[in-house]
Amino acid sequence: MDSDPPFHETYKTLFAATKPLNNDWLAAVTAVEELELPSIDLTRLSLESPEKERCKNDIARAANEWGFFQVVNHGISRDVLEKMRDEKVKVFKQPFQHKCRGDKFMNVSAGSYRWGTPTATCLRQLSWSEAFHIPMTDISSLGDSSTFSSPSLHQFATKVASLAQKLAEILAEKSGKKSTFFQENSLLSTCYLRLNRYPPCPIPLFGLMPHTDSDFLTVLYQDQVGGLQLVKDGKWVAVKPNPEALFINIGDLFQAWSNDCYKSVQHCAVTNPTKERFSVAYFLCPSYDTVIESCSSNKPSVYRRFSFKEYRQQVQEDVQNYGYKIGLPRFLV
Ligand SMILES: O=C(O)CCC(=O)C(=O)O
Ligand SMILES: [Fe+2]
Repeated sequence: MDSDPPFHETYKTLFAATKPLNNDWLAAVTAVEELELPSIDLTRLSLESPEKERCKNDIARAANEWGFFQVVNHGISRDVLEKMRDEKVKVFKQPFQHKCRGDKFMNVSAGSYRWGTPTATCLRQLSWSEAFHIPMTDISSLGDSSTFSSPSLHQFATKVASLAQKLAEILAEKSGKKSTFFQENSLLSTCYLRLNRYPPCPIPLFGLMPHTDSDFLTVLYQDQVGGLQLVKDGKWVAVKPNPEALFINIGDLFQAWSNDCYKSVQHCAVTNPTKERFSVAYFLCPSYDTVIESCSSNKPSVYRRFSFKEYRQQVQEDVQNYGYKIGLPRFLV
């Protein structure tokens, strides 16, 4: 189909050079147990205490024990989610050449469309997916686009942004610091949405390579196909999909700010042999100048102070030099 990126053609030498079914790493990503993530009903937040406090405690516990959880009754209606999904399908169905021309095509910044892994030297380094990376500041300028019906995108982005903010504040409060830090330091121009599409893939591959998110907190909406996996107690597990829920994960910056109380865990997406899969992630990020330091006064800091700008630069440098992100271990005291 001419909307699919030319994966086979571009990576044919990698396919020829690898016998994927014999590789241990593929066995590890395909034969994993499926688990249901802790599920938190957010209607409890509008009840009186003690139920409201119990709900906040459940959120903090999940962020500490799992780094990942799902929320239901999150306030984003099925209608908003379905419209968002319809738009994603429509935009990914455009011819590949149009998607590459991203800026003219959708009124979003040049380079917002990405696919595959240009630096991959073997199949295990390849991400079998395509994505639009859309800064929140571009979302309001999508209005003129005929392809991306902006009201749905805008509606989804606004609601998901306020949910992310609310959860960040609860987590800050529960780490012992009733804080406006996230309100003051989260900046629309650095927050972004990523629309992901994972085309069917004849052999099991990563749709998205294992990684941690370099933000405060991520909100993920995924369809019913499944493919999200994460590390729990040192083992890869598959996440049971739930299209009614939004999935929340802690990013590196929150782990550092909470002095390792909340966990930014490795996760990845794996492909499906017959079905395409869609997801959309919202990344809550601070301004580049924001300094991240431990909020805890009674325990020595695990990480040294660093700015978000410094963190991003270090990640980019490591990816360039070593082919992968090192992340927080770089900033240990
Ligand atoms: O699509 C997924 O399930 C994971 C997406 C993700 O981890 C990301 O976009 O950072
Ligand atoms: Fe991620």
